Amino acid sequence: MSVLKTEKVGINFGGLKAVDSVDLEIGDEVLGLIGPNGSGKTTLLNIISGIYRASSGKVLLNDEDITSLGPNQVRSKGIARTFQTNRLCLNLSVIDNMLLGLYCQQKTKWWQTVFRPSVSLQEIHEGISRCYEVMSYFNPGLVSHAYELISTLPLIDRRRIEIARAIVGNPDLLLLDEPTAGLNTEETHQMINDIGKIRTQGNKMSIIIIEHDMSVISKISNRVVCLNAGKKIAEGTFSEVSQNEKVCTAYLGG
Ligand SMILES: Nc1ncnc2c1ncn2[C@@H]1O[C@H](COP(=O)(O)OP(=O)(O)OP(=O)(O)O)[C@@H](O)[C@H]1O
Repeated sequence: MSVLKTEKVGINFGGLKAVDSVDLEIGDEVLGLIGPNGSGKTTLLNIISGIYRASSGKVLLNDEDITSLGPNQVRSKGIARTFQTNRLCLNLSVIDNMLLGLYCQQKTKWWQTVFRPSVSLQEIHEGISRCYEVMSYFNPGLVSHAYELISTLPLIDRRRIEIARAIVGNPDLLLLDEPTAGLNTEETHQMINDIGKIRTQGNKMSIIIIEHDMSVISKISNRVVCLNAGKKIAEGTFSEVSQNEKVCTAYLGG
């Protein structure tokens, strides 16, 4: 059964069809989303995560139509994401940033926080335990930084924390937008290793990953979809897609 399906989904910005009638289906797997600059990859993730409303087509999560939901509602339904550029709160600690990942699932009402603080504290304690659980399998090195400010940490740890914050709420689908951007070769290797642990040691969430580094895509993805000028031009294993004529032309021009 598919976790996520897009049916002929599209969006226009003025005269530009940034995403043009894209059918996508993802099950229990890691899907690599590739394509040249400006091909519509991030825009497609923005539609799936409710940041942009599709001009046409549908987005279905576990067969439920989520096309018209906003980002918070989509997050509550079970889709979490990271962004190309850092969206962490730099002046908060690692733990505080990770707790934000549980915000959409918070059960305590505001009046309970005021009149029955023990209920609220209990939920915070459970949240902190969950953050430690995720850090421990995703990258145990993060545990020792739990109460440090994000602004004191190197780029690779900030990227790890963004991913850890996205998975702490145990989503059905995780969207990763260029998680290795700005990392050197050794750090990229470490990041591939960490991402690999999400499905082997954590919970079995489906993952869509956008990457320009084809070595990352080939190591992480079970299947690959290539976009060009907003359209899906190829789909298959990494080796099939990387040998596809339309894909080669899209990357090399012509
Ligand atoms: N809010 C917007 N308003 C107008 N045009 C937009 C908007 N968002 C994206 N675009 C345009 O849509 C097209 C697709 O952009 P998108 O960022 O999705 O590409 P991409 O494949 O993710 O590129 P990259 O690999 O460089 O990140 C581009 O031409 C971009 O300029």
